[in-house]
Amino acid sequence: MVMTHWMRTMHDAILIGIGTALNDDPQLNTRHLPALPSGEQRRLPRPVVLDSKLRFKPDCKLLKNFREGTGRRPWIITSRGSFDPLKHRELANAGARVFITDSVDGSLSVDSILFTLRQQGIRSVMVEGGAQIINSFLRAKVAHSLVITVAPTLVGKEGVSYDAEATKKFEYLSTEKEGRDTVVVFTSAK
Ligand SMILES: NC(=O)C1=CN([C@@H]2O[C@H](COP(=O)(O)OP(=O)(O)OC[C@H]3O[C@@H](n4cnc5c(N)ncnc54)[C@H](O)[C@@H]3O)[C@@H](O)[C@H]2O)C=CC1
Ligand SMILES: Nc1nc(O)c(N)c(N[C@@H]2O[C@H](COP(=O)(O)O)[C@@H](O)[C@H]2O)n1
Repeated sequence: MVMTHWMRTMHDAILIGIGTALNDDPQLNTRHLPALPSGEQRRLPRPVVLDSKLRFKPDCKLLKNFREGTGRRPWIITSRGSFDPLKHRELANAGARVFITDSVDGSLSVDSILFTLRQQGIRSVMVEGGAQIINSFLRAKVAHSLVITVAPTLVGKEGVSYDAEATKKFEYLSTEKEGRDTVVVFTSAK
């Protein structure tokens, strides 16, 4: 988890799906890292949640941290097709900034998401999960590297499965042990 927090400091935005936001209520900050001297701040990434139907909770930790001044304003990306003005107002009042993009077959278009983020000055994105979001980004072939942490936990069908075709462009780079976990890195060959 500490390595994940280091990786967060290296990106402009950390992106998750609404499944992860609702199940885990994550904070997407760098709180596990050692404090810097004399109150200096680490680079805090922008939290971004893909939420086609605006199911994000106004009382979640991301919004609480923002209201209390300890986190950046979360951005929610939602679908033009199922946009609900009431839910939008509720989330905006709670502190979220909502962006509307196109959908393809019921999922937000990865190209539209990246275009929206780039327009806002975001140059690097860490896609943290969950399984559906990771699969969408792999299928869209937009990732430059793939970092897989293998923890000694048996999760069965809950693990991330993926299309072999979607990962063809990756080449193996390295394997490192981090405590009980093993971190395997692949980079884009093209
Ligand atoms: N161990 C780890 O490192 C991590 C584990 N997780 C786990 O993953 C689980 C959640 O995973 P999932 O259920 O797969 O949900 P998810 O977090 O991947 O979100 C999927 C939802 O996002 C929305 N969505 C909008 N645009 C989409 C697009 N282009 N592609 C796919 N979905 C899109 C849809 O409503 C979809 O149901 C959580 O229980 C969490 O614990 C999540 C992050 C990291
Ligand atoms: N244990 C663990 N190790 C990793 O390397 C991970 N990427 C995760 N994943 C997710 O981290 C989220 C929690 O984030 P916060 O610490 O609250 O910011 C949560 O979504 C985990 O599933 N976990």
